[in-house]
Amino acid sequence: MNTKKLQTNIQTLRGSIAIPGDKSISHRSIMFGALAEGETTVTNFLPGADCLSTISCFRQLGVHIEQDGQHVKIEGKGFNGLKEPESVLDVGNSGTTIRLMMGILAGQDFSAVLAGDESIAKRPMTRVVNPLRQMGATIDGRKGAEYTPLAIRGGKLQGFRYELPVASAQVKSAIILAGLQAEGETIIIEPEETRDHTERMIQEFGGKIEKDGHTIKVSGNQVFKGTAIHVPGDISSAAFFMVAAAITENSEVVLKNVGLNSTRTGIIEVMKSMGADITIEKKTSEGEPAGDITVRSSRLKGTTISGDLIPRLIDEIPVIALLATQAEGITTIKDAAELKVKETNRIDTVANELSILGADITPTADGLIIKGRKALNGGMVTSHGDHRIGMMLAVAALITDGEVELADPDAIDVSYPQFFGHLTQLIK
Ligand SMILES: O=C(O)C1=C[C@@H](OP(=O)(O)O)[C@@H](O)[C@H](O)C1
Ligand SMILES: C=C(OP(=O)(O)O)C(=O)O
Repeated sequence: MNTKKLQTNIQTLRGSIAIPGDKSISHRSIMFGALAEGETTVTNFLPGADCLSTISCFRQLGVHIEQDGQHVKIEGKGFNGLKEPESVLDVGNSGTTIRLMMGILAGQDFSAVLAGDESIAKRPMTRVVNPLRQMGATIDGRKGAEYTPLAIRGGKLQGFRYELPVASAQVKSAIILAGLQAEGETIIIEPEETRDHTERMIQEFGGKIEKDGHTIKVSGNQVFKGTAIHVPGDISSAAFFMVAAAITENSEVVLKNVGLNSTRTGIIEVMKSMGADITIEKKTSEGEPAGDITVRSSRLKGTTISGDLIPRLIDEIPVIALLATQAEGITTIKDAAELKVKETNRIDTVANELSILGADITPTADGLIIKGRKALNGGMVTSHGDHRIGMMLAVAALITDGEVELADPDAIDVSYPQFFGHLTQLIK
């Protein structure tokens, strides 16, 4: 396996980075572009491996897509223009791709098989399969369709009312995408608010969706019109440099054009409550809100992270755990059992890898307990094939006393291919 010697013993980070496009919004721009009629152009698209998997799935469904780095042009086919794929749709490492594709394929009158890598094969799918079956789709797979490969035969769907058992934007979005192809109205109730990029994008494509508190209503038989989408920077990617600036000395980092949708900004609230020096300059824009985030070296204290905050920072928890190792006192993260079903079991991988570097961190059934402040040491660590674990460890290495070698650093390409280049650019 490939390994990489990480840059360690770094005093200071300074400078400014244009954060690459948001992964969640990039996936959705391709999906809605394909389902709309006419041309859609996407700028600041994230050319990470996950979003490229979404593009290749739609090409297999007969959609013409031109992609050149961050620019994408999609010739939309409408809901009725997709064709049966000739081979297995490969979602790679991407949970968002497989779960949202299921919602789309549920309404299509043909058969398709979806599969991905080893990590995808371990992630739960009945959370999407069950509601789609209730709507009328036929789905089969290993262990009652809990695991890939999944075979789906779409058909006539019926709108329904569904209370989500887990707070998941992927499950919500899959049902919305099926609801857009169903007879009548689909009503979805979320236990907690999750990222609302699907809902916003429906409106950008000229469609209708209603939201009242945690209740979402959507009807079938809508026609979407191709449009121009500009993807803001991904706050989940910015998070690594926010933490890096806070835990190093004499640092000041400006992260440009970062998405500030309030369903995603939990990390800003948590860092501020821990005492981090953060300033936000909002930019007025149509569509998704965005702005520049400046973070400086900070004196930090522990905190508790739980409840409805969790879905608003779920992917940032690995790097927040690192931040907590540098905060005075105890940080408790709870209500975050969803971490166990990400690319890896992130409760275990975060606790194991940070322990190797000398952190005082204990995994619990639904989170982590971290005691700070603890100086970190060098060691041999691994991403476990999980991009967010790899980037968190590269940020941890900045403050270790001793060498850190990271196994499987290439996993980072899933969401942030320019990560190491940007890190090197900031190191002074
Ligand atoms: O809808 C999305 O784009 C995502 C939703 C979240 O997953 P869940 O829906 O499983 O919580 C998140 O962890 C993932 O990175 C992206
Ligand atoms: C969980 C993630 O993505 P996905 O579910 O799309 O694989 C992530 O990016 O951290």
